[in-house]
Amino acid sequence: MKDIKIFSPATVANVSCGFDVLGFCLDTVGDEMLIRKTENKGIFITKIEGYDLPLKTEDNVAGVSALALYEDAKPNCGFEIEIYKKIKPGSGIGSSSASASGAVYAINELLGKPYNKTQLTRFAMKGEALASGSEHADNIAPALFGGFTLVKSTTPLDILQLPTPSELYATIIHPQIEVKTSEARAILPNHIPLKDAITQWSNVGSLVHALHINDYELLGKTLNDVIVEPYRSQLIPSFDAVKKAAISIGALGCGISGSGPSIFALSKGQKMATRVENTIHDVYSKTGIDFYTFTCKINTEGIKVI
Ligand SMILES: Nc1ncnc2c1ncn2[C@@H]1O[C@H](COP(=O)(O)OP(=O)(O)OP(=O)(O)O)[C@@H](O)[C@H]1O
Ligand SMILES: N[C@@H](CCO)C(=O)O
Repeated sequence: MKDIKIFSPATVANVSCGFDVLGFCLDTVGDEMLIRKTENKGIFITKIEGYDLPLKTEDNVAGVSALALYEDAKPNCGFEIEIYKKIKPGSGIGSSSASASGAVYAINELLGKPYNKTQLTRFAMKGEALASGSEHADNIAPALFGGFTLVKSTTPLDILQLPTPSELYATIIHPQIEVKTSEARAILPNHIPLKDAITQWSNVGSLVHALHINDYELLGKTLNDVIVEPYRSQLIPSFDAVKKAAISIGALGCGISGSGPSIFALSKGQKMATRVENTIHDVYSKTGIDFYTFTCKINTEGIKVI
Protein backbone atom coordinates (compact mmCIF):
# COMPACT_ATOMS: atom_id res chain seq x y z
CA MET A 1 0.00 0.00 0.00
CA LYS A 2 1.44 3.38 -1.09
CA ASP A 3 -1.23 5.76 0.14
CA ILE A 4 -4.20 5.86 2.45
CA LYS A 5 -7.17 8.16 3.06
CA ILE A 6 -8.63 8.35 6.53
CA PHE A 7 -11.44 9.98 8.50
CA SER A 8 -10.23 11.34 11.84
CA PRO A 9 -13.12 12.19 14.19
CA ALA A 10 -13.85 15.07 16.52
CA THR A 11 -13.84 14.18 20.22
CA VAL A 12 -15.08 15.53 23.54
CA ALA A 13 -12.46 15.58 26.31
CA ASN A 14 -13.01 15.80 30.09
CA VAL A 15 -16.74 14.81 29.94
CA SER A 16 -17.30 17.30 32.81
CA CYS A 17 -15.81 15.46 35.79
CA GLY A 18 -12.79 13.77 34.17
CA PHE A 19 -10.35 16.60 33.43
CA ASP A 20 -7.47 15.23 31.33
CA VAL A 21 -8.63 11.60 31.71
CA LEU A 22 -12.10 11.04 30.22
CA GLY A 23 -13.16 11.47 26.60
CA PHE A 24 -15.55 10.19 23.95
CA CYS A 25 -15.56 10.07 20.18
CA LEU A 26 -18.10 11.86 17.98
CA ASP A 27 -19.68 10.37 14.89
CA THR A 28 -19.87 12.05 11.45
CA VAL A 29 -17.80 15.19 12.26
CA GLY A 30 -14.07 15.05 11.61
CA ASP A 31 -11.13 15.77 9.33
CA GLU A 32 -9.97 13.81 6.32
CA MET A 33 -6.31 13.13 5.62
CA LEU A 34 -4.42 11.62 2.71
CA ILE A 35 -1.03 10.15 3.51
CA ARG A 36 1.37 8.92 0.86
CA LYS A 37 4.73 7.10 0.99
CA THR A 38 7.59 8.99 -0.69
CA GLU A 39 11.09 7.98 -1.75
CA ASN A 40 12.47 11.11 -0.08
CA LYS A 41 12.98 10.45 3.59
CA GLY A 42 11.21 12.68 6.13
CA ILE A 43 7.72 13.96 6.94
CA PHE A 44 6.27 16.57 4.58
CA ILE A 45 2.98 18.40 4.97
CA THR A 46 2.11 19.23 1.39
CA LYS A 47 -1.44 20.54 1.60
CA ILE A 48 -3.89 21.90 4.18
CA GLU A 49 -7.42 22.82 3.18
CA GLY A 50 -10.10 24.38 5.35
CA TYR A 51 -8.10 26.45 7.84
CA ASP A 52 -4.89 28.43 7.81
CA LEU A 53 -2.38 26.24 9.64
CA PRO A 54 1.41 25.88 9.42
CA LEU A 55 2.78 23.64 6.66
CA LYS A 56 6.15 23.35 8.38
CA THR A 57 6.37 19.84 9.86
CA GLU A 58 7.69 20.99 13.23
CA ASP A 59 4.93 23.61 13.62
CA ASN A 60 1.97 21.38 12.80
CA VAL A 61 0.63 18.87 15.32
CA ALA A 62 0.26 16.26 12.54
CA GLY A 63 3.90 16.77 11.56
CA VAL A 64 5.27 16.63 15.10
CA SER A 65 3.31 13.45 15.92
CA ALA A 66 4.29 11.80 12.63
CA LEU A 67 7.94 12.70 13.28
CA ALA A 68 7.83 11.09 16.74
CA LEU A 69 6.67 7.81 15.14
CA TYR A 70 9.03 8.19 12.18
CA GLU A 71 12.11 8.67 14.36
CA ASP A 72 11.19 5.58 16.34
CA ALA A 73 10.36 3.36 13.32
CA LYS A 74 13.22 4.60 11.07
CA PRO A 75 11.57 3.42 7.83
CA ASN A 76 13.31 3.45 4.42
CA CYS A 77 10.87 5.97 2.98
CA GLY A 78 9.24 9.28 3.81
CA PHE A 79 5.61 10.42 4.03
CA GLU A 80 3.57 13.27 2.54
CA ILE A 81 0.53 14.43 4.49
CA GLU A 82 -2.51 16.24 3.09
CA ILE A 83 -4.99 17.58 5.66
CA TYR A 84 -8.60 18.37 4.76
CA LYS A 85 -9.54 20.21 7.93
CA LYS A 86 -13.21 20.33 8.91
CA ILE A 87 -12.77 20.85 12.66
CA LYS A 88 -11.95 24.45 13.44
CA PRO A 89 -8.72 24.86 15.47
CA GLY A 90 -9.44 26.06 19.00
CA SER A 91 -12.97 24.68 18.87
CA GLY A 92 -12.83 22.40 21.91
CA ILE A 93 -13.84 19.32 19.93
CA GLY A 94 -10.34 17.99 19.42
CA SER A 95 -9.14 19.74 16.28
CA SER A 96 -5.46 19.29 17.14
CA SER A 97 -6.04 15.72 18.28
CA ALA A 98 -7.75 14.76 15.00
CA SER A 99 -4.66 15.81 13.02
CA ALA A 100 -2.17 14.30 15.46
CA SER A 101 -4.00 10.97 15.82
CA GLY A 102 -4.83 10.79 12.13
CA ALA A 103 -1.21 11.23 11.06
CA VAL A 104 0.16 8.46 13.29
CA TYR A 105 -2.75 6.10 12.56
CA ALA A 106 -2.29 6.42 8.79
CA ILE A 107 1.51 6.06 8.81
CA ASN A 108 1.21 2.99 11.04
CA GLU A 109 -1.19 1.43 8.50
CA LEU A 110 1.22 2.19 5.63
CA LEU A 111 4.08 0.59 7.59
CA GLY A 112 2.05 -2.61 8.18
CA LYS A 113 0.85 -1.79 11.73
CA PRO A 114 4.05 -2.16 13.78
CA TYR A 115 2.50 -0.19 16.68
CA ASN A 116 -0.59 -0.78 18.83
CA LYS A 117 -3.07 2.00 19.63
CA THR A 118 -1.50 2.80 23.00
CA GLN A 119 1.88 3.31 21.32
CA LEU A 120 0.20 5.50 18.67
CA THR A 121 -1.37 7.54 21.46
CA ARG A 122 2.08 8.19 22.90
CA PHE A 123 3.33 9.58 19.54
CA ALA A 124 0.21 11.72 19.01
CA MET A 125 0.57 13.24 22.49
CA LYS A 126 3.60 15.10 21.10
CA GLY A 127 1.16 17.00 18.90
CA GLU A 128 -1.00 17.94 21.89
CA ALA A 129 2.12 19.19 23.64
CA LEU A 130 2.80 21.47 20.67
CA ALA A 131 -0.80 22.77 20.60
CA SER A 132 -1.32 23.32 24.31
CA GLY A 133 1.96 22.83 26.16
CA SER A 134 0.64 19.67 27.82
CA GLU A 135 0.88 16.02 26.73
CA HIS A 136 -2.71 15.11 27.62
CA ALA A 137 -4.30 12.12 25.86
CA ASP A 138 -7.99 12.61 26.59
CA ASN A 139 -8.82 13.61 22.98
CA ILE A 140 -6.25 11.32 21.34
CA ALA A 141 -7.43 8.15 23.10
CA PRO A 142 -11.10 8.34 22.01
CA ALA A 143 -10.03 9.35 18.46
CA LEU A 144 -7.83 6.26 18.15
CA PHE A 145 -9.86 3.73 20.18
CA GLY A 146 -13.42 5.05 19.62
CA GLY A 147 -16.21 5.22 22.23
CA PHE A 148 -15.51 6.36 25.79
CA THR A 149 -11.95 6.13 27.07
CA LEU A 150 -10.20 6.77 30.37
CA VAL A 151 -6.52 7.61 30.54
CA LYS A 152 -5.61 5.67 33.69
CA SER A 153 -2.05 6.98 33.61
CA THR A 154 0.31 8.71 31.23
CA THR A 155 3.53 7.33 32.78
CA PRO A 156 3.36 4.52 31.93
CA LEU A 157 0.63 5.15 29.37
CA ASP A 158 -2.42 3.07 30.26
CA ILE A 159 -5.73 3.58 28.44
CA LEU A 160 -9.00 1.92 29.38
CA GLN A 161 -11.83 1.48 26.89
CA LEU A 162 -15.22 1.98 28.54
CA PRO A 163 -18.61 0.70 27.31
CA THR A 164 -20.78 3.03 25.20
CA PRO A 165 -24.54 2.95 25.89
CA SER A 166 -26.22 2.40 22.52
CA GLU A 167 -28.96 5.03 22.91
CA LEU A 168 -26.57 7.83 23.85
CA TYR A 169 -26.49 10.94 21.63
CA ALA A 170 -24.22 13.97 21.89
CA THR A 171 -25.25 17.51 20.97
CA ILE A 172 -22.56 20.10 20.39
CA ILE A 173 -22.90 23.85 20.21
CA HIS A 174 -19.85 25.64 18.88
CA PRO A 175 -19.81 29.41 19.39
CA GLN A 176 -17.55 30.92 16.73
CA ILE A 177 -14.99 32.29 19.15
CA GLU A 178 -11.55 30.79 19.72
CA VAL A 179 -10.44 29.56 23.12
CA LYS A 180 -6.87 28.27 23.01
CA THR A 181 -6.33 25.21 25.16
CA SER A 182 -3.06 26.68 26.43
CA GLU A 183 -4.91 29.79 27.69
CA ALA A 184 -7.81 27.79 29.13
CA ARG A 185 -5.28 25.70 31.08
CA ALA A 186 -3.38 28.73 32.32
CA ILE A 187 -6.41 30.07 34.25
CA LEU A 188 -6.86 26.88 36.30
CA PRO A 189 -5.82 26.74 39.98
CA ASN A 190 -2.82 24.67 41.08
CA HIS A 191 -4.52 23.58 44.30
CA ILE A 192 -8.09 22.49 44.93
CA PRO A 193 -10.08 22.12 48.16
CA LEU A 194 -10.37 18.53 49.42
CA LYS A 195 -14.18 18.72 49.41
CA ASP A 196 -14.15 19.51 45.67
CA ALA A 197 -11.73 16.66 45.00
CA ILE A 198 -14.07 14.28 46.85
CA THR A 199 -17.06 15.38 44.77
CA GLN A 200 -15.08 15.06 41.56
CA TRP A 201 -13.67 11.56 42.11
CA SER A 202 -17.06 10.36 43.29
CA ASN A 203 -18.49 11.58 39.97
CA VAL A 204 -15.73 9.99 37.87
CA GLY A 205 -16.15 6.63 39.59
CA SER A 206 -19.93 6.80 39.26
CA LEU A 207 -19.71 7.80 35.58
CA VAL A 208 -17.57 4.74 34.81
CA HIS A 209 -20.03 2.56 36.76
CA ALA A 210 -23.01 4.12 34.91
CA LEU A 211 -21.43 3.28 31.53
CA HIS A 212 -20.81 -0.30 32.64
CA ILE A 213 -24.35 -0.89 33.87
CA ASN A 214 -25.98 1.16 31.07
CA ASP A 215 -27.65 3.47 33.60
CA TYR A 216 -28.56 6.71 31.81
CA GLU A 217 -30.06 8.37 34.89
CA LEU A 218 -26.92 7.78 36.94
CA LEU A 219 -24.77 8.93 34.02
CA GLY A 220 -26.66 12.23 34.00
CA LYS A 221 -26.08 12.72 37.74
CA THR A 222 -22.31 12.34 37.27
CA LEU A 223 -21.94 15.03 34.59
CA ASN A 224 -20.83 17.70 37.03
CA ASP A 225 -17.53 19.52 37.30
CA VAL A 226 -16.84 21.47 40.49
CA ILE A 227 -13.15 22.04 39.70
CA VAL A 228 -12.59 23.29 36.13
CA GLU A 229 -15.99 24.48 34.88
CA PRO A 230 -16.33 27.37 37.38
CA TYR A 231 -13.18 28.94 35.88
CA ARG A 232 -13.59 28.11 32.20
CA SER A 233 -17.32 28.80 31.93
CA GLN A 234 -16.45 32.50 32.25
CA LEU A 235 -14.74 32.27 28.83
CA ILE A 236 -17.93 31.03 27.16
CA PRO A 237 -20.75 33.57 26.72
CA SER A 238 -24.15 32.25 27.93
CA PHE A 239 -22.70 28.93 29.11
CA ASP A 240 -24.94 28.85 32.21
CA ALA A 241 -28.07 29.65 30.18
CA VAL A 242 -27.29 26.86 27.68
CA LYS A 243 -26.64 24.33 30.43
CA LYS A 244 -29.80 25.24 32.34
CA ALA A 245 -31.95 25.07 29.21
CA ALA A 246 -30.47 21.74 28.05
CA ILE A 247 -31.04 20.07 31.39
CA SER A 248 -34.53 21.48 31.88
CA ILE A 249 -35.67 20.16 28.48
CA GLY A 250 -34.37 16.68 29.34
CA ALA A 251 -30.66 16.33 28.56
CA LEU A 252 -28.88 13.91 30.86
CA GLY A 253 -26.17 16.51 31.42
CA CYS A 254 -24.29 19.36 29.82
CA GLY A 255 -20.77 20.74 30.16
CA ILE A 256 -17.76 22.31 28.47
CA SER A 257 -16.32 20.22 25.64
CA GLY A 258 -12.57 19.97 26.18
CA SER A 259 -11.26 23.43 26.93
CA GLY A 260 -14.20 25.12 25.16
CA PRO A 261 -15.73 27.18 23.68
CA SER A 262 -17.83 24.22 22.46
CA ILE A 263 -20.45 22.94 24.89
CA PHE A 264 -21.69 19.34 24.84
CA ALA A 265 -24.93 17.79 26.07
CA LEU A 266 -25.69 14.06 26.34
CA SER A 267 -29.20 12.72 25.79
CA LYS A 268 -30.93 9.36 25.77
CA GLY A 269 -32.40 8.74 22.32
CA GLN A 270 -32.38 10.76 19.12
CA LYS A 271 -35.77 12.40 19.74
CA MET A 272 -34.63 13.91 23.04
CA ALA A 273 -31.26 14.91 21.54
CA THR A 274 -33.07 16.83 18.77
CA ARG A 275 -35.21 18.64 21.36
CA VAL A 276 -32.05 19.54 23.28
CA GLU A 277 -30.36 20.81 20.12
CA ASN A 278 -33.38 22.96 19.19
CA THR A 279 -33.54 24.38 22.72
CA ILE A 280 -29.90 25.39 22.95
CA HIS A 281 -30.08 26.73 19.41
CA ASP A 282 -32.89 29.07 20.55
CA VAL A 283 -30.93 30.17 23.63
CA TYR A 284 -27.78 30.96 21.65
CA SER A 285 -29.64 32.75 18.87
CA LYS A 286 -30.28 35.55 21.38
CA THR A 287 -26.55 36.15 22.06
CA GLY A 288 -25.73 37.69 18.68
CA ILE A 289 -22.64 35.42 18.47
CA ASP A 290 -22.25 33.18 15.41
CA PHE A 291 -22.52 29.50 16.26
CA TYR A 292 -23.52 26.14 14.86
CA THR A 293 -24.94 23.02 16.45
CA PHE A 294 -24.98 19.34 15.59
CA THR A 295 -26.20 16.11 17.11
CA CYS A 296 -24.67 12.68 16.56
CA LYS A 297 -24.22 9.25 18.05
CA ILE A 298 -21.08 8.24 19.91
CA ASN A 299 -18.57 6.81 17.41
CA THR A 300 -17.38 3.46 18.74
CA GLU A 301 -14.94 2.84 15.88
CA GLY A 302 -12.65 5.88 16.05
CA ILE A 303 -10.37 6.77 13.14
CA LYS A 304 -11.10 4.74 10.01
CA VAL A 305 -9.81 4.21 6.49
CA ILE A 306 -12.14 5.67 3.86
N1 LIG B 1 -3.10 20.28 12.21
C1 LIG B 1 -3.55 21.10 13.16
N2 LIG B 1 -4.86 21.10 13.49
C2 LIG B 1 -5.33 21.94 14.44
N3 LIG B 1 -4.59 22.81 15.14
C3 LIG B 1 -3.27 22.83 14.87
C4 LIG B 1 -2.69 22.00 13.86
N4 LIG B 1 -1.37 22.25 13.84
C5 LIG B 1 -1.11 23.22 14.72
N5 LIG B 1 -2.26 23.59 15.37
C6 LIG B 1 -2.38 24.62 16.43
O1 LIG B 1 -2.96 24.06 17.59
C7 LIG B 1 -3.82 25.02 18.24
C8 LIG B 1 -5.23 24.44 18.36
O2 LIG B 1 -5.25 23.48 19.35
P1 LIG B 1 -6.17 23.62 20.65
O3 LIG B 1 -5.84 22.45 21.52
O4 LIG B 1 -6.02 24.99 21.19
O5 LIG B 1 -7.63 23.48 20.03
P2 LIG B 1 -8.59 22.23 19.89
O6 LIG B 1 -7.78 21.04 19.51
O7 LIG B 1 -9.72 22.61 19.00
O8 LIG B 1 -9.17 22.16 21.36
P3 LIG B 1 -9.47 20.96 22.39
O9 LIG B 1 -8.16 20.22 22.52
O10 LIG B 1 -9.90 21.67 23.63
O11 LIG B 1 -10.55 20.13 21.84
C9 LIG B 1 -3.84 26.24 17.36
O12 LIG B 1 -2.90 27.17 17.89
C10 LIG B 1 -3.35 25.74 16.01
O13 LIG B 1 -2.67 26.71 15.25
N1 LIG C 1 -8.09 18.00 28.98
C1 LIG C 1 -7.75 19.05 28.09
C2 LIG C 1 -8.54 18.86 26.81
C3 LIG C 1 -8.37 19.98 25.81
O1 LIG C 1 -7.40 19.69 24.90
C4 LIG C 1 -8.13 20.38 28.73
O2 LIG C 1 -9.27 20.49 29.18
O3 LIG C 1 -7.30 21.29 28.80
